[in-house]
Amino acid sequence: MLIVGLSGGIATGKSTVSGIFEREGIPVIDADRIAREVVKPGESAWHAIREEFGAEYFDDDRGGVMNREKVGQLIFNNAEKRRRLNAITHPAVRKRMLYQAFMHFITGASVIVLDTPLLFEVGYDRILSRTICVWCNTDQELERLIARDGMSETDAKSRMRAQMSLDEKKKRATILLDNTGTKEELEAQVLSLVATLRSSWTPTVIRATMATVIVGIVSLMLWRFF
Ligand SMILES: Nc1ncnc2c1ncn2[C@@H]1O[C@H](COP(=O)(O)OP(=O)(O)OP(=O)(O)O)[C@@H](O)[C@H]1O
Repeated sequence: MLIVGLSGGIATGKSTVSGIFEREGIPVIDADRIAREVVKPGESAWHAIREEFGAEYFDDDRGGVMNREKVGQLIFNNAEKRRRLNAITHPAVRKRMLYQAFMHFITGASVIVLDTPLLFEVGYDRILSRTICVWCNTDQELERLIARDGMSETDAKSRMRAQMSLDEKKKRATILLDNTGTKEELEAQVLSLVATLRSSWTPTVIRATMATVIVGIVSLMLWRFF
């Protein structure tokens, strides 16, 4: 199974691209969605965060839901708290991503997309042979972020500055999707990429290698048994 990493800057179009992949029948593992799931009340990460940060970061009148905005404000200016939060959530997110990837593998998917804003920061690009960076110009990024989230220009700029630079991500990615044009132009690039990925031999080679290894192990066990 070919796992393709998908990343980019804030509001450069990752969700727009992953929506097109899903529509084309390519499964997407969404790290942001998983990160929200692992902190739901009752999950082990939820318990650990509550213990670490205190009950005041949870809305008990809403069933104990974590107040993401309050936690976000705390960790934005506090590197140690951010490190502690990541130490709790990252392993839980990784475990669930691996589980989803495994399920796609056994159900026969030949290509899947791993959509994670921290693809390069965490170093997944070192283990994935194909990585996508969706990019647009800084002015467009700012404009789209403000239009979508309704935040102030100052807040939008500080969120953008807190990320690895888009130029660095573009340098490290193996596939670039140019989102400086219209959404239709972006879609045309994604559709052409889908066709290329589907024609790749990599999943077939991986499956053939695994089948050979499994047949080899089973033969060896039978030979020893008899
Ligand atoms: N080519 C485009 N032209 C105009 N608007 C666009 C274009 N591509 C995406 N957008 C809009 O820009 C905003 C950000 O896009 P999107 O949500 O896909 O980005 P993202 O990278 O997933 O964001 P985040 O980093 O917050 O997860 C959305 O409102 C989307 O509709």
